[in-house]
Amino acid sequence: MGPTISLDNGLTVPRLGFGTFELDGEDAYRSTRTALEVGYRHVDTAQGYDNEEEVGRAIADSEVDRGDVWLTTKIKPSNAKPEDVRASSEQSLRKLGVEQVDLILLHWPAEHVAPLEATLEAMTALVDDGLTRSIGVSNFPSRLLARAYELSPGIITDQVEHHPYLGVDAIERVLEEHGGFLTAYSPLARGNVSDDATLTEIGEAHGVSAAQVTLRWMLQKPDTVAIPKSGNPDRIRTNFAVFDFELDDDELQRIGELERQERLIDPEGGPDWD
Ligand SMILES: NC(=O)C1=CN([C@@H]2O[C@H](COP(=O)(O)OP(=O)(O)OC[C@H]3O[C@@H](n4cnc5c(N)ncnc54)[C@H](OP(=O)(O)O)[C@@H]3O)[C@@H](O)[C@H]2O)C=CC1
Ligand SMILES: O=C(O)C(=O)[C@@H](O)[C@H](O)C(=O)CO
Repeated sequence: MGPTISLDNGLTVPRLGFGTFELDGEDAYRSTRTALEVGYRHVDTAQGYDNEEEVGRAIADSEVDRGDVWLTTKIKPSNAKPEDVRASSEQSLRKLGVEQVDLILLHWPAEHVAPLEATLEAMTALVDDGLTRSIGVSNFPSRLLARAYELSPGIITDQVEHHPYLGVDAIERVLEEHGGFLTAYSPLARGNVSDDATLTEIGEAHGVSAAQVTLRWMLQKPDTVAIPKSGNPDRIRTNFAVFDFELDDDELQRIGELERQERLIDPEGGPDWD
């Protein structure tokens, strides 16, 4: 399972999860099975990934108990109206073949679809009714996250893009203030970290890859979860092999200096970032 975050509400979240965006059909099934075999105990999917059935089947067919896997899905922005929050979450559970997930996120801000207050209220009811153990948001800039916390103190995380080239300090501050944690998506900058001379050089000193250095750096940050994706069995395995080396202060500083506010995921009509 690797390191975890223990929350005040009693939940324990594995800090290295498996991302499944762009894993379709049998690829999603096979890759999720591999991830569970090599030790991941946290899987991230979404209504929009169209792979909930395969991810759920992979968990059910694996040797791992459902109760030992942290399972996250995300509500599509188009399902942000209260009645759609409920209906689409029920559909997600059916597709995943589970009675409850661990975390449901609102995938993107969706105030063009429904007021934030109404969406969050409907999501909180999902916890009250046992469909999910917790709720959170995704792609919320710091000011919107602060407003979301005013409306719904039960939020446990904001899942946002974060890697060595993109810092998210303002979001981290809001999360810290409210006892939440950051979930870093695209932690490998969609594979770009592999071409990085600094990360490669640091990796050589430890006998690991630039991707492993990046994931180790994430784990040495406070209260950060990372969810790298791979469809390649070797990379699925090596991305999880990051618990038996440690970066020193000088290496951490060199990685910190790579920050250049480079955002890879910025769809048209997306949020105004910090
Ligand atoms: N909430 C949101 O809006 C978003 C959430 N996410 C979540 O975060 C997850 C991860 O983000 P994602 O955008 O997929 O990007 P990642 O940073 O995880 O990178 C994935 C890419 O890197 C490649 N890769 C994986 N491991 C290695 C390695 N060791 N060396 C070199 N290349 C590697 C993969 O290729 P290959 O498969 O061939 O290994 C793939 O092309 C998603 O799968 C999804 O679950 C992502 C984007 C937005
Ligand atoms: O992976 C996700 O969760 C996303 O939201 C992506 O679809 C993201 O929006 C993207 O890749 C846009 O190009």
